[in-house]
Amino acid sequence: MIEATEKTRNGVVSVEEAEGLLVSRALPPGKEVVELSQALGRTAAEAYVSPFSMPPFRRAAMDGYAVKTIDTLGASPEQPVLLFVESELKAGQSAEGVQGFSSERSAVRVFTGSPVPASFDSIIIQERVRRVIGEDGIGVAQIDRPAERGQHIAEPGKDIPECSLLLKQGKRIGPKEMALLASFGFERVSVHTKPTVAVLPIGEELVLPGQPLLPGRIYDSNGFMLEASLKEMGATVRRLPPCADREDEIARLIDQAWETADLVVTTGGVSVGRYDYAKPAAELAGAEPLFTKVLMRPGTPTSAYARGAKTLIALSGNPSACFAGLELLVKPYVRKAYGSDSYLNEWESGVLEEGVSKPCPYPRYIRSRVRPAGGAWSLTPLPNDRSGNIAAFSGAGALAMIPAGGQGAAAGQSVRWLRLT
Ligand SMILES: Nc1nc2c(c(=O)[nH]1)N[C@H]1C(S)=C(S)[C@@H](COP(=O)(O)OP(=O)(O)OC[C@H]3O[C@@H](n4cnc5c(N)ncnc54)[C@H](O)[C@@H]3O)O[C@H]1N2
Ligand code: MOO
Repeated sequence: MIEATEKTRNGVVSVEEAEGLLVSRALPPGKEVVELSQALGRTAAEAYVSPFSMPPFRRAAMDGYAVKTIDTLGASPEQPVLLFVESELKAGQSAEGVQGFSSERSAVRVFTGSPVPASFDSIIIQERVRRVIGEDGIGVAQIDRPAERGQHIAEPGKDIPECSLLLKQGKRIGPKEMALLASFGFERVSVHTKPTVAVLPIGEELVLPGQPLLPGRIYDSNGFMLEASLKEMGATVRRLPPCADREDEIARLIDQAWETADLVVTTGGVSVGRYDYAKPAAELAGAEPLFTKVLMRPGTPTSAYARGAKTLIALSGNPSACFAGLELLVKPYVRKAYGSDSYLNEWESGVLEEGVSKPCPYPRYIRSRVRPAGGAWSLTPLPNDRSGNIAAFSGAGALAMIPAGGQGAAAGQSVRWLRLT
């Protein structure tokens, strides 16, 4: 199964090793064809190339008059040039078959988006043209200065030439990508299938919103956070109701969840207490450990198990540890399973604006504000960022990594950080 390194032999891995082990287990996604409007948030299952040039025809970029520059040479307020405006081309009309270009000094009334007939090589905006006679722009136009060749004309392919790469395979389709595909008339899009993930909160103390909060109970927040985050990524998520601390019941639920989901994410019950059953339940469900401890804080007890092609990630119940596990380990797996071309976490570097004084036996991941300052990223750790606390969730734009081995980090120290979306 997994290739044992010195560290993984006893189940202990670094965050990077855990990330690598998990993404290596994400199954290659399938393909399906969906209507363009349904493709939002999905991953392109094939590369898309422009089937024609954009714009597809010579197009006016301003409202005005299409002219031949040669006719306007020497035009000045003292010696204006008069052009016969015999035709009009609206946006949506075809330039073919437009009559009235026989005159030596002729112009065509055009509008933004109108086609421009081949014999005209410049547009003079209407604000610069005085109509001498005629209604609705048709008649004679007085030009007071020479036109510049090519001005306000978008040539075919000027924006996107034919056969240009529009989308790489694996690119997430957002509103900008939708615009690109729609511009070329793609009615249906081939996208990768969505991974299905089951979320199982574990803990006797957990109740759902709507249920009374009896003494000693708390509402399940991790289940909702995991569900929301994974749905936002595009996965199909089944959040199960909180499960009591019973090994056989947890094992049964994991086994059942694997019938429809390749990945099960549990939260809670993963530590060393008497009622922490996530790990033994995974083994009871027939799974083998991938790792049982990650060198990270919070979230040290985070574990992962495998049964055939099925994977279980057991996150800590402490909300901030659950959050760190989600960002650092669950998301890369889901991105890969979703067919994304960039699934590993992308770390940036920045400078701590304030120091952190917490012992760091392992790398510590702290929620921080991030802002650009003097050409670099500046990170301000949020106050009250303890493992069991949720206060620092809102407002955190980054997860900053304080390296292991010290008592924290000083203001001004450079650190790696991960953008939170
Ligand atoms: N003797 C030791 N105790 C603990 C150790 C240790 O090494 N030795 N490790 C600590 C660390 S580090 C962590 S992290 C936690 C991990 O505990 P679990 O993952 O087993 O989580 P629980 O005990 O089930 O819950 C912890 C905490 O979080 C609350 N919780 C649980 N689920 C949810 C949820 N779905 N929504 C909101 N809050 C939840 C739970 O009520 C607890 O307060 O263990 C330390 N202990
Ligand atoms: O490492 Mo525990 O993960 O929250 O403090």
